[in-house]
Amino acid sequence: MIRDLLSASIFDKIPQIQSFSTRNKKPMSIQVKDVSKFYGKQKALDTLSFEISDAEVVGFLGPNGAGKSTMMKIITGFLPQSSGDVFVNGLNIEKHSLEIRKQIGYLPEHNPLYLDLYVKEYLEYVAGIYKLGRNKKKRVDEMIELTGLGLEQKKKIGALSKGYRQRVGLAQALIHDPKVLILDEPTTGLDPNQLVEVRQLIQNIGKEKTVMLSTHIMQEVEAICERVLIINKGKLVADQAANHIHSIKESHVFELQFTCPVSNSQFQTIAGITHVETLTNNRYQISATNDVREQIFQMAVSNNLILIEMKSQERNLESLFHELTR
Ligand SMILES: Nc1ncnc2c1ncn2[C@@H]1O[C@H](COP(=O)(O)OP(=O)(O)OP(=O)(O)O)[C@@H](O)[C@H]1O
Repeated sequence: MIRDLLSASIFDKIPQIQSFSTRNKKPMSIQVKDVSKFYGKQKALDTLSFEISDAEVVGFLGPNGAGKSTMMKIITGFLPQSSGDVFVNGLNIEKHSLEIRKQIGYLPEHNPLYLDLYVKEYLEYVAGIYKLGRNKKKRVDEMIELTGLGLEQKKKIGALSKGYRQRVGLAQALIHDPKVLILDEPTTGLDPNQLVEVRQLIQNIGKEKTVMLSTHIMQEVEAICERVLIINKGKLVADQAANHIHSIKESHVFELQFTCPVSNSQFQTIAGITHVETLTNNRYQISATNDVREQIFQMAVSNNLILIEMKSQERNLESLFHELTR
């Protein structure tokens, strides 16, 4: 599974939050202040704080069990926090839970659809819950159109593919025209074609609405999000612009082995090197903005260093996250 690529071990090494904020004078859609959540004795969220402004599209990342779904359930009012405060469009979630539910569209990780209902019947049922009244039928038709469910609308939900069930989930999340959308792993299990279509759909939605989406897929973040929040063990460990992730992903990584130690100042003579990590046995992992292999050889020669191995490394999710959060 793609999600397992993000092993928890790499997150254990994460030192500190790197602050990034797109916050300007825009009003805040979501404010999370010092939120903790305990399941029995287990702490799932640990004094977590962040803010998401109006019409921002934010990726919510972290390894399995980091607390993403828990945080999303709290924001949507499905689960109470143990301590701390959550505000959605300025309203306190504890005091205005019903009002907030009208303003939020939520696609849970395990989308609880009624498999025996027909697509249209189900969406009309959801529209009824939101008391859409005379607008009900029109709104259902609009959602079917928006999510590309036209050909499937007369089928039972149980007969739909995973991708189309996700679309029904998105349609129910959007039917009451909420200002804020919380999407918990919206593209899990989709095939490559469905992935592209559902991402495109979320991107379009994000032009007008605040979207917070959890995912384990970096390409998704790049494709859809402006900003990324990363949590590990219930704590915020990074808050970055998505294009920062892209520039890291585009960088080059090499693993080198010399016969003796090389100092940081020797590496620093090479333009383009952004990070040097010392491994064991005179091995080094370096990150650079460009292909610096030739310069490394020249540096070794001019310093009388013997380079015995140089490997170009694939930029995988783990190294990317490591760099992002170091
Ligand atoms: N209802 C529950 N009862 C007890 N523990 C729970 C419950 N729900 C979640 N947890 C625990 O809280 C922690 C955070 O879980 P959560 O589902 O929020 O993580 P996640 O980041 O969404 O993980 P994943 O990426 O695997 O979906 C985990 O250790 C999980 O086992």
